[in-house]
Amino acid sequence: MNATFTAMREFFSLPAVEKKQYEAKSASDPIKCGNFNVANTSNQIFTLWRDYLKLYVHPDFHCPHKPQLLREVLLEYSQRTRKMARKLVEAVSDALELEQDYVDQVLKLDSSFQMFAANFYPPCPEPDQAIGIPPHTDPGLFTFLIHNGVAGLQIEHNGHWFNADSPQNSILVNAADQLQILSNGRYKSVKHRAVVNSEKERISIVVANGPAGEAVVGPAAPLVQKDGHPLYRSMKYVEYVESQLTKSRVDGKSLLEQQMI
Ligand SMILES: O=C(O)CCC(=O)C(=O)O
Ligand SMILES: [Fe+2]
Repeated sequence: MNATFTAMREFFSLPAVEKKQYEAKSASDPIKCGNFNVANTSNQIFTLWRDYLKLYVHPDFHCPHKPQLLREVLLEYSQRTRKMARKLVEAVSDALELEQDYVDQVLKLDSSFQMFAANFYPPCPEPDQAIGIPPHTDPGLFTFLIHNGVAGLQIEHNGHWFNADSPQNSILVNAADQLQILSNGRYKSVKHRAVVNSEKERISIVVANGPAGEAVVGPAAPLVQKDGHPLYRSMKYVEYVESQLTKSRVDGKSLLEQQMI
């Protein structure tokens, strides 16, 4: 984890011209970085205070050439987190009383789509006027989040925002959209946001562990049988990710809400 932070810090301190080559050109670029100033999530406009780097790291591994140690560090970090995600999926299948390899096969986990994101939030002179990341849920099954010891993540529960100050050197696991869909609503995708502060820079590193891009994700058939009906529409995961990146809200509804039947 430390090596990952070091590599990311180095990346964010590269001269702007070096980073410019990775600037987002389209939502589905496998490597993209940028800094948003304003985001419009249909009914609210936010001033964003964040630099980010987003990479697709599995099944194909993409990574900037610089800094030099980034490639090696990220390969290891993504491999290890993928293993962890798979263990969690096994535990979930067990808890949902699904056949042992049901989820693995339906979601084609050998070619799971994994995204790596690093967020860099510099100190903000007016933290009340800006936000790091506006409220959202993540795509995928499980998101793993680590940070550099500076608080900022908040989680929504019953309409209130709570600080989620996970200890440094620990991995915070959030349930994500496809887990909610697959479990026919038994697991809830966690709504969260990141706030900024005026004193310290914050770095968070996020890995979104998903099904395969080609997997069609809907509520698991045995659960639908139990419940009598599916609560969500099925959709190819790659299409879900791309729609979330481009046009995530329609009539103020998140993509997950739009999938509800
Ligand atoms: O910086 C954080 O704590 C949250 C980041 C996040 O939610 C994301 O990258 O999806
Ligand atoms: Fe997130």
